[in-house]
Amino acid sequence: MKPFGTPRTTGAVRLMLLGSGELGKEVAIEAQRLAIEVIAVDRYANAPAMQVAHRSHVINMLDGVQLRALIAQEKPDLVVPEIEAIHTPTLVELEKEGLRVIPTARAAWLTMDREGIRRLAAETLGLPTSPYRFCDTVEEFHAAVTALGTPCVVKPVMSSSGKGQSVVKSAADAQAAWDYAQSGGRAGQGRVIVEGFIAFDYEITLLTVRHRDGTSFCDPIGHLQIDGDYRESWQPQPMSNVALERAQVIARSVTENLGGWGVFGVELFVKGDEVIFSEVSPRPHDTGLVTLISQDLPQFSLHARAILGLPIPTIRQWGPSASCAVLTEGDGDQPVYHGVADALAEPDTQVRLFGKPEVRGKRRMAVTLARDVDIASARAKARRAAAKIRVEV
Ligand SMILES: Nc1ncnc2c1ncn2[C@@H]1O[C@H](COP(=O)(O)OP(=O)(O)OP(=O)(O)O)[C@@H](O)[C@H]1O
Ligand SMILES: NCC(=O)N[C@@H]1O[C@H](COP(=O)([O-])[O-])[C@@H](O)[C@H]1O
Ligand SMILES: [Mg+2]
Repeated sequence: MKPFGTPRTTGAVRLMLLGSGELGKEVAIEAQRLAIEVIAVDRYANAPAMQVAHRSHVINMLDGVQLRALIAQEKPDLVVPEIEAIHTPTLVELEKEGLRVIPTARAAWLTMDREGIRRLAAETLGLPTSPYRFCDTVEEFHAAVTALGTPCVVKPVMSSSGKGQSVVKSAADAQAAWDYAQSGGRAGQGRVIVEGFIAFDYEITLLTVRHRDGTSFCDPIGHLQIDGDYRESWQPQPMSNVALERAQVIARSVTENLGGWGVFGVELFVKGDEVIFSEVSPRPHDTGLVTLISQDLPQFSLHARAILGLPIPTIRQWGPSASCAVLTEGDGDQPVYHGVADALAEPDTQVRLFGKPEVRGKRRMAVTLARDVDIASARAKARRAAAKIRVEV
């Protein structure tokens, strides 16, 4: 990496975020602290990371022509994908022409589509996963539900935060799950994955950092998901030594294959000592928001350090910590946050208000963070704080 220049001068190190939500906002803040010039891109104006960037652009990132034109115009030193819904084949081409994509264009390409990463993990790397089938038509879909049995989980191949995802509890739910997957994905209609349901004891995100000096693991993060979307996370999740070791072996295997530098959120299901790979984000993870209070170097600082080729000699965990997502539902612009003072009344509590400019339906708008003597108390404190915040739309 060239020496860090001054933003808005020719010597600046320029970082382009593709996706500018709450996770990108924290990455942008970390980059700003290192005098990196930050260019935030998303499909809508005034996205969270745009509010803390040097410049921003609104484009359709699923359009390869628009994406190529913007990268040619801005000439970033680093392109940092923040969401899945990007025209990643264009990133693969541009990487061949010398562009640096974080962690690699292939990682962004394989993980934008559930099929790419699932086939790599299960078929190439031989990692344990749920049984699965991919389907393009409603006939294939009904055959897959019959073959895998119920309950099973249906997801558009291109979606995140549970969009378009549902659990088929009995054959009677199948048609509704298909219809929801067709309307709820981030990139319109199309292919779905049907997965056998894993009755896990708990699930974790193992934040794995690939950096210039090797691979580091954060303490495991436990989390609670509702409708496929994260609601609470906590760290450290207690695990047996055997399960933790297996989790690290799986995380190392998949991140080594994807390559490059940066933070990866490796999602795993745990049942006894058995560990099952679910998916991986080649970027900071929503459940990793807890690290804003639980670690000296939160996942966002780790990502910034790793991608800029800086050392990560140690990661300190501060003890039982939790996060709780603040969701709102409605239809409106200029959301207003009430109750923030009440939310911060207890010691060892923090909030992040994302500043998203509009709400259409359900949207995550903020997160509360808490530390306490044990995980149960930290979770309860984060939930109490979240309950104090009301987002008016
Ligand atoms: N096969 C499965 N068996 C049991 N639970 C599952 C299965 N697949 C998904 N889930 C549950 O749904 C959650 C969301 O699934 P997944 O991570 O695949 O969706 P996503 O849309 O990619 O979410 P995100 O973008 O937030 O990671 C999981 O964390 C888990 O709680
Ligand atoms: N599970 C992935 C995830 O949490 N991604 C985060 O949510 C944003 C989209 O939010 P939006 O849907 O409210 O625009 C993304 O930009 C990213 O920060
Ligand atoms: Mg997930």
